[in-house]
Amino acid sequence: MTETFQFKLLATDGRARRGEVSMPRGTIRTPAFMPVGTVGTVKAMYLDQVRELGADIILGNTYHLMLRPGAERVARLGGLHNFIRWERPILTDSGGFQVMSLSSLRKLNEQGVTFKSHVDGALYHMSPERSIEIQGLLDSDIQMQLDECVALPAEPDEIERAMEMSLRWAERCKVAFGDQPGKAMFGIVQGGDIPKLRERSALVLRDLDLKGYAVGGLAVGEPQEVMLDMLDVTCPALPTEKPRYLMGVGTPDDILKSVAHGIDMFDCVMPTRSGRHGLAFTRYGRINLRNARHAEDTRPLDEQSSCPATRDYSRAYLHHLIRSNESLGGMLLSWNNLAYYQELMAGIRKAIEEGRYADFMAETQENWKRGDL
Ligand SMILES: Nc1nc2c(CCNCC3CCCCC3)c3[nH]c(NCCc4ccccc4)nc3cc2c(=O)[nH]1
Repeated sequence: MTETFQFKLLATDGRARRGEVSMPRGTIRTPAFMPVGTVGTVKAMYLDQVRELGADIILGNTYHLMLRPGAERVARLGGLHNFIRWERPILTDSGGFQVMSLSSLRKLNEQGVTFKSHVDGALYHMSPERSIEIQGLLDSDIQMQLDECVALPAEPDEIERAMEMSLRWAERCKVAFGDQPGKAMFGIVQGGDIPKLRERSALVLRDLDLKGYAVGGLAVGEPQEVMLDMLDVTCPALPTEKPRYLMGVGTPDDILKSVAHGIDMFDCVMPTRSGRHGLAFTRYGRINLRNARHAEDTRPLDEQSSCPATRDYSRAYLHHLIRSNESLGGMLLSWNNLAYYQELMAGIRKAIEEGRYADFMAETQENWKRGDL
């Protein structure tokens, strides 16, 4: 806990880093997985549970909250932490990525993005300055610049246009953010799957001397090895003494490999969203509880787990709940999946501390192959 935002590197193992982000609202142990608290709650989870599982920080949802209940209303109600009763750090995305994927996008130009709300069809304009203002009204601890993320594959000149505009928006967001001790604004590296654009984006953002850096424009349809190749180019161009956040990533395998490529922070809807659809992540790989073969399997997902959802409920019952579309099914599998992700992160952190990350990776991937027993 500190009055300012500080990142400390505690250990490294190859390019894997074990660190700690200290902020007034709490300390974040890295590598960290940040559960997504969509519209003020991690879907189907109580935030006390999310904390008990080991989460030091969660994501808020700028796009949803600005549409409903509205950023000014959240501010009048005392900010997002009071609203959702989470007193530790919250990271908010700038909203640009979700505008692209959720709303009937009207237009995107130098001034920002104009879109129709998917809630009530009203028109909104979000400039870099307004995005930072909204994240400030939410009292967010780590705020992301507004950026333009291009889905892959894409034309090189399209990727370059979006990357250069995102750099100009980074500068505007830095000015709008000003000096807020104890809070941070992260820049977002763009550049698609083009190494020289990635390098330029990282180097220009580095000169802005921001508190942390996200790697964006990935996990947008490219193969995993392209994503990892872009990390090979981007991470070395970023300052070692600042945290690196790979946006929207990912599966346990993505996370394991991205840590080895120098990433410190992750967020993904995967564990909660796929949990609601019946997919369980376990130490031995994925298990799709919708599958009929679980209908009479009395074993729990993993009897050695400390998580009640994983240890105490039979696969038969989970199968029944998911097939019956009972909300308890999604709750238990979201719980299991978040527990597994946090257990994986704890294992990653320990392995780096002990200088045995390569072995940890190999044995973890070996166990996943045992798969759906
Ligand atoms: N600014 C910005 N955000 C990005 C995001 C959103 C990160 N999660 C925000 C979070 C806020 C709260 C609500 C939820 C989202 C990404 N997500 C992905 N892939 C997801 C790939 C994926 C994985 C599993 C399921 C669906 C999609 N690539 C991303 C790239 C960018 C980017 O360049 N710029």
